[in-house]
Amino acid sequence: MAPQVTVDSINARVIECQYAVRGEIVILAQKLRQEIQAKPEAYPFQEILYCNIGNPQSLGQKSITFFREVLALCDHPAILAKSETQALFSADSIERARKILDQIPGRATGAYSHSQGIKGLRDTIAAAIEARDGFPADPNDIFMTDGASPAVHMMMQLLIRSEKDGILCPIPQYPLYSASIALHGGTLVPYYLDEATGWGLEVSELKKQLQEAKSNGITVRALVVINPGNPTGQVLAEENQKAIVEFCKEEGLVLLADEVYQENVYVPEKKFHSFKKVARSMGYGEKDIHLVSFQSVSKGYYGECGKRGGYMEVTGFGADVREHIYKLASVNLCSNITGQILASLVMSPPKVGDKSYESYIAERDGILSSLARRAKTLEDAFNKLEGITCNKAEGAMYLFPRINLPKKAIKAAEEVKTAPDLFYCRRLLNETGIVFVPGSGFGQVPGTWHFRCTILPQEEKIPAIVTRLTDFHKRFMDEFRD
Ligand SMILES: Cc1ncc(COP(=O)(O)O)c(CN[C@@H]2CONC2=O)c1O
Repeated sequence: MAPQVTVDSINARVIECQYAVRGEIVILAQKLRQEIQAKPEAYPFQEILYCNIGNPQSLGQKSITFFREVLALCDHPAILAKSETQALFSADSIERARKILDQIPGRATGAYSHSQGIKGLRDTIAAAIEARDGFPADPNDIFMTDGASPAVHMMMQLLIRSEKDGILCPIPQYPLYSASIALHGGTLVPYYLDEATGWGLEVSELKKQLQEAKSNGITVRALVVINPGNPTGQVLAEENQKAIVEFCKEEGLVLLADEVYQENVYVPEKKFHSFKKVARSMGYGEKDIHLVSFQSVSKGYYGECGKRGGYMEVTGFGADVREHIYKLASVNLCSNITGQILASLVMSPPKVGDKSYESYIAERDGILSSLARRAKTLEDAFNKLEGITCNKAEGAMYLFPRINLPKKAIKAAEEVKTAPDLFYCRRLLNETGIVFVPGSGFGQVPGTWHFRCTILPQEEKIPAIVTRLTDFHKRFMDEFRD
């Protein structure tokens, strides 16, 4: 029999799905890295500078000591019985590990847990949400997942019945959303963030897109908001959030609040407010709005992407719907226990007076202040380049500069059947080793071109990135200037 599985015979939705963060430009970078290793003398640079993915620890960021001590002790409880442990681990790490192990059936991190996650850890997370927001949180509303990604997939799986169901998504958006909507056979209904107002989210734009979708026979089920924004880095003003909550309530839309960057706010004039807090402060409770809030251990100051931890807080759904969400979670049995423990730790870190508090705060603030400096340095560098404008990164981990490409460059891109921003990023990669993701991978106003750069390379590497980029950009513009 000839091979039966061909591209023509696999699920068309898989073919339609795109995920640029690890797409073409990154695959090229990996090939280039191998070529450099094989023939270093053939290249003007020896190192690929990955600025494509929000993966802090792959670029040298250290993990948080207290979190790792607790994880180590939980994963190998025999250490707790050893006399030397007292000298190697802080007293509060030992105490926290013992408390967590007592919450795990069989005190075994190798066992399956409840499909929503270990109850005691959900108690901790719910208490932390209450302390953060000042409003009650129910541990039974928490579904712990292997990062925020599977939680997003679960909600898309629940809400999308056919291509007639639409999900309102920001443009530019983090392509998990467009990919998940495609995989589940739904329709992405775009709403454009306004670059001129620092990526503002106007409710008038939401209403316009909702009406247009309805006129095309699309039933819009939910609204995705990413706050702080990826790739755009804006932090929503509380008044804006109130208008968004009102819109979702009025239109009966599920509010999918992606808050994985809630700890990443760099500007003093902005503060993170959860959509749960905003909705409750407006007097809207369980019966008024469907709200799902996503959190992850991959971002913040912890950057524990590889540990795959996170949760969604699911509120406002009836018990009958909740049963089906639980059933979806149970199909995957449970999320990994390390990720669950870590999710409870990032939501409930050392407090004032705890033995580890001083060292924890020093690590946390050291990372966040460095991220803020890197964001500013790169933003300033981009704004000095000919034809490039870059909004401030108020939060998150990215900058998303706009590049006004000369017509000659756009023509050259068309001649090689490449999107102009990918053309620029490919030339940048081949000439400098710097990996940006083209704006096409996130969506942008037609006719505008952007690229996304993370603020994650360690501070000592930033000057080299700025120098290589600046020199390249000048050569590129000299070659293609109209
Ligand atoms: C807005 C947003 N939501 C969810 C996720 C998924 O996170 P986890 O599944 O790891 O919890 C990411 C990851 N950020 C991607 C990954 O790195 N760069 C990005 O843009 C994200 O940026």
